[in-house]
Amino acid sequence: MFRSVARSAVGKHLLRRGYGTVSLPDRKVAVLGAAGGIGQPLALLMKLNPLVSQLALYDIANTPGVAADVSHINSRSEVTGYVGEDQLGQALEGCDLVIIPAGVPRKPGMTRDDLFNINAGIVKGLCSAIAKYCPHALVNMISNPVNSTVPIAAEVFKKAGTYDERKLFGVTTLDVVRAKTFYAGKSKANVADVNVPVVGGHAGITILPLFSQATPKANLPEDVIKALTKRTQDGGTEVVEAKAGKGSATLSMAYAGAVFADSCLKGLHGVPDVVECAFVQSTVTELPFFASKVRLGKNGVEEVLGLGSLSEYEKEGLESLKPELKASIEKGIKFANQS
Ligand SMILES: NC(=O)C1=CN([C@@H]2O[C@H](COP(=O)(O)OP(=O)(O)OC[C@H]3O[C@@H](n4cnc5c(N)ncnc54)[C@H](O)[C@@H]3O)[C@@H](O)[C@H]2O)C=CC1
Ligand SMILES: O=C([O-])CC(=O)C(=O)O
Repeated sequence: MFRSVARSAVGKHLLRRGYGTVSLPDRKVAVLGAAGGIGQPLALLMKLNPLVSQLALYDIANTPGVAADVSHINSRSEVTGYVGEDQLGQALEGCDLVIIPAGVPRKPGMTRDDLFNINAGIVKGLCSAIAKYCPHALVNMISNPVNSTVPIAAEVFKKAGTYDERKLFGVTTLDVVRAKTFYAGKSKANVADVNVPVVGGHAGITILPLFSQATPKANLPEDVIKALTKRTQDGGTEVVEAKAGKGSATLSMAYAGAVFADSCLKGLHGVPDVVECAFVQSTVTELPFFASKVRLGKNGVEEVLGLGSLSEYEKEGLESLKPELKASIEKGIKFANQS
């Protein structure tokens, strides 16, 4: 373990952030896979978050440089880097929130499910350590295929006797980020005012943006809605192809991951009415996990919100996504229980 401390002049509990003096609790956040394409910019963004007091950066290689670099930023948190499995326990001990962008990304021609063979084992190992060292932490799962890695995490936690369904999240915020950007482009709305729920899962047709509920209302024609839906579903592939073998979305994902983590921290802090879409244990459909809007609170998920009214096109999309999502969930559960 190595520690680089660059504390700002900011006091431990008091920060002045333009909106008055607020009292902030101590919160430890870990990023697992912190030296990766997502991990590095995500570490940067979490270092900028005033709700974080300790930032633990873990990877199997290259964490010392990332941690030393990020630690020089004059924001509140103390940054510590951890490298290799021997140091994973120390990275996790006392964590309130663990963010997992560890694992391999896609190359052109691959589906997210093609990552299963490598990433399932990585996620399983990391979640076993979470169960041991910080069983009460919120877990933000970024590693793909999210439709399977979240069920794997749930099974690992169940086996360890630590599972709390309110604390496990598949991060689908990038789908919402994309849907907002693409919708704003077509509707000419100010992107900062746009809201679009995205439900289902996080792969291809399992990503179901609900443009009928998008605000501000724009009354876009059906063919435009269909094109927006397809672009949102294929957003990850668009980036994979543009990067031409050099990985998948990292910067937009780090942004999305930081937005979602910030909402989780706000919920823990007792900020009211924090709502985000996320892939969670659910009874919204007959599937055991499903992405929909969730209200976040002091214990993680406070309420899983329903789907609201859907257009005919969205109803069809919902029925079409269920078999694939069900199979991906079952694949994850089976993997966790057989190995
Ligand atoms: N949920 C979402 O919306 C998105 C998910 N992803 C997924 O995020 C994952 C990471 O993507 P990138 O950062 O681009 O990949 P990357 O290859 O750049 O970084 C992954 C990092 O994980 C580390 N790692 C590997 N095994 C590990 C272990 N056992 N413990 C800790 N760290 C380990 C590697 O050393 C590497 O630094 C991929 O599975 C990708 O598909 C990517 C974009 C969006
Ligand atoms: O497409 C990928 O492989 C990475 C990802 O999940 C996304 O960008 O949504």
